[in-house]
Amino acid sequence: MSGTTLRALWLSARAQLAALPKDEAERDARLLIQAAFRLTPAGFTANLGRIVPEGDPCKDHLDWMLSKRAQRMPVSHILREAVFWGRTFEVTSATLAPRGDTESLLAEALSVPFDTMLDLGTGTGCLGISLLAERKAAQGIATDISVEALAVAGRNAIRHGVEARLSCIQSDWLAQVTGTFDLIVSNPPYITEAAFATLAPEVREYEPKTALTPGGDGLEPYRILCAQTPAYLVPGGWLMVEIGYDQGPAVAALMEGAGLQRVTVVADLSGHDRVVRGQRAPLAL
Ligand SMILES: C[S@@+](CC[C@H](N)C(=O)[O-])C[C@H]1O[C@@H](n2cnc3c(N)ncnc32)[C@H](O)[C@@H]1O
Repeated sequence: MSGTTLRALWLSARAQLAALPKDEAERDARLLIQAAFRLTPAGFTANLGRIVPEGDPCKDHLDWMLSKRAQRMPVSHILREAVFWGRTFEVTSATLAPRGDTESLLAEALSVPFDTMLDLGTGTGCLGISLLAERKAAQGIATDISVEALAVAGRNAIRHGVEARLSCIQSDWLAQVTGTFDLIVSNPPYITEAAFATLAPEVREYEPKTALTPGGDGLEPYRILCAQTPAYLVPGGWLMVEIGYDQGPAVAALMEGAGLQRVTVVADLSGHDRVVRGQRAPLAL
């Protein structure tokens, strides 16, 4: 039987991705082989000597995935999934792939008590779903302007068993939202129009522009959220948003201007400003 080894396929895959930065080519070649042959990371190493027969459908699948990656499609869009806070979320061309950076916002949100939460601009639902998965008694609403993204969030809610506690509604920010919440989170589009043009092809060409940039100075969603969300917070409730590394002072000023208290800019693990949080004044006793 003719064939090749998995090790030879791996070397060939790295060569096919040679136009990518070297560390990305090595990482992604391995990830795609693991996905094509359904191997765990440990299984990958253990199977390097395995013979892959000519015509193996897993090899055909790998070839397809490598051709997409060589065209700069991100791995999350090829695999149609990405991991966020230890859970796997479906990703499509209608959604931003969940980012490790956004785990900083989730960590901040999990540091306050809440029974009700609102996730504005939910995308895959990674924030709202993770919040409800971590707080079994909580319930909430996830919104997006994109119905296609909401469909993905709905499927992810089922996948993670929170669908009975999460309502997914189409809304232009708060336009269709009613009620008050202990916690409001949002990772809105915040990249400036100028910076959008400089993004890597993986992001600029494959992820939805409406998920990445609101145009202009990138701050318009924060102006809307800071002006409107205080009326949707219970006394003592928190608004927490993800920001770009240089937007902390501007977003903090917007929160303070909207009357929120204890406004703080929080850095991520790399030391970059990543989250701004502010609290509606608690009821006076
Ligand atoms: C940066 S993505 C964040 C997605 C997800 N929350 C996450 O953290 O991965 C921004 C999301 O906001 C949504 N969005 C953009 N404009 C919106 C608007 N006017 N009203 C509601 N959602 C909006 C986009 O469709 C996108 O899903």
